[in-house]
Amino acid sequence: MTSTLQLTGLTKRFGPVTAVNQLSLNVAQGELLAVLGPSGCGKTTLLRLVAGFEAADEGEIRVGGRTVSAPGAHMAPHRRKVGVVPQEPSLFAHLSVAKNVAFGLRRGAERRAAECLELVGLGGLGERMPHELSGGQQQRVAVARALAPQPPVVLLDEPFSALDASLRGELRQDVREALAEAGSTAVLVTHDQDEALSMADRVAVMRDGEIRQIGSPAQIYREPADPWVAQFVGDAMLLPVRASGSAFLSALGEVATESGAVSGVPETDGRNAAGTCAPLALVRPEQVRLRPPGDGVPATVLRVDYHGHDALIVLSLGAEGTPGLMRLIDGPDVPVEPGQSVHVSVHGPVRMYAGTEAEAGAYTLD
Ligand SMILES: Nc1ncnc2c1ncn2[C@@H]1O[C@H](COP(=O)(O)OP(=O)(O)OP(=O)(O)O)[C@@H](O)[C@H]1O
Repeated sequence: MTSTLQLTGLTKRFGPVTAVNQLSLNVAQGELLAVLGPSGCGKTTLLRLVAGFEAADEGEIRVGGRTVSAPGAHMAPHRRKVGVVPQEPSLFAHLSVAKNVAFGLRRGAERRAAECLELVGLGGLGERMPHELSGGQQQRVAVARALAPQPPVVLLDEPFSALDASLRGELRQDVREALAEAGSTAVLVTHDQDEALSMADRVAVMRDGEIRQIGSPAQIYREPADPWVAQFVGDAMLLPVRASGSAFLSALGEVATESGAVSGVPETDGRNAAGTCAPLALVRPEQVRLRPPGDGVPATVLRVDYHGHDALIVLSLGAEGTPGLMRLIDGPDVPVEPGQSVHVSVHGPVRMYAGTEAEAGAYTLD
C-alpha cells in the first residue's frame, strides 16, 4: 500500500534534549495511526515537525509523495496541506460555525462546510456561533475544519483531553468514523492508552524520542515488544519465574508459556547490561482467576477498585506479600472484599521476557 506520510531518520533537538531521535515511520493511505507515549516522550514535537511548526535537525518528511522537509529544506506549514486538530478547538469567535469550517476554502466552500459538519454529526448547526456550542461540539467543528480542504494527512493532538470522560468515548468513535468516511490518513497523538487502542488501526508506542513498537492494537497489548511497553499499555504484572522441570513457577503458581521461548529485551536497553538474567512472565490481570479453596495459590485481597463493568482487585501473594492484580469481568457483583483470603491461578499462556531481578523490582505494583 502506498504511504501517505513517510518519516525517515527524523531528529529534533532542543539544546541538550533530543525530543525526536532518528525516527522512521510510514502511515498508509486511509490509515489512522496513534502515537502513544508518556508525557515528554516527544509526541507533540513529532506532530509539530510534520505540520511544519518546527524545523527538523535531520531526516526527511514526505506528505502525499511530496518532500516537505529535508536537510536544508523546510516547507512552510500552510504549503504542506496538512490538517491539524489542536488540543483546544480555537475557533474564530466572531464567525459562524459554517464560516469557521469554510475558512480558507475557495470555490464551493459553503457546500463543503455543510458536508463536513454533517460528517462530524453537526448537520444543521452551521449558523450557530461557537459560543453557542458545547466543548465537545466545538471540537467536532475543529475536526470538520481540518477535513474541509481534503488534506492528504490530518494530525490530531490529544484532541479529547479537555473533555469530560462521558463525552470522550462517544466523540472518539464519531471522529474515527468521520475520518474513515472522509478516507483521511490520520495521526493521533495521545498519552491515553484506551484512546489509542480503541481508535487506531495501528499504534506506535513512543519513549524518549524513539518508537519502541508499532503494530495493531491487539499486537501491542498481547505481544508487547519489551517489559516497558507491557507496563505502559494496559495493567500488567511482570513476575520473576523459575524453571521447575518443564514448567515455570511464579508467585501466582505455575504459568504456561506461549511458545517456551523468552522474548529478548532489546540490546539497546542499557538496564539489561548488568545483573543476572531472570525470566519475567507478563501476566495481565484478566488472566488471574479465583479458584476453589485448596486449588491455585493463596492470596489476600488488599483493595478492590470497582468500575461497574469490571473490578480490579489488588492482591497480596504468598508469604512475601508480592503484589498482584486480578480483574473480575463477569458482572457488577464483586464476590470478594478487602482482607479476604482467596485462591488464584493464571489462566492461559503468558509471554516471557529476559529481564533482571532489578527490572522485576522496578515493575513492582504500588
Ligand atoms: N520548544 C522547546 N524548547 C525546549 N525543549 C522543548 C521544547 N519543546 C519540547 N521540548 C522538550 O522536548 C521533549 C519532548 O517534548 P514534547 O512536548 O514533544 O513531549 P510530549 O510527549 O508531547 O509531552 P506531553 O504529553 O507532556 O505534551 C521534552 O523533554 C520537552 O521538555
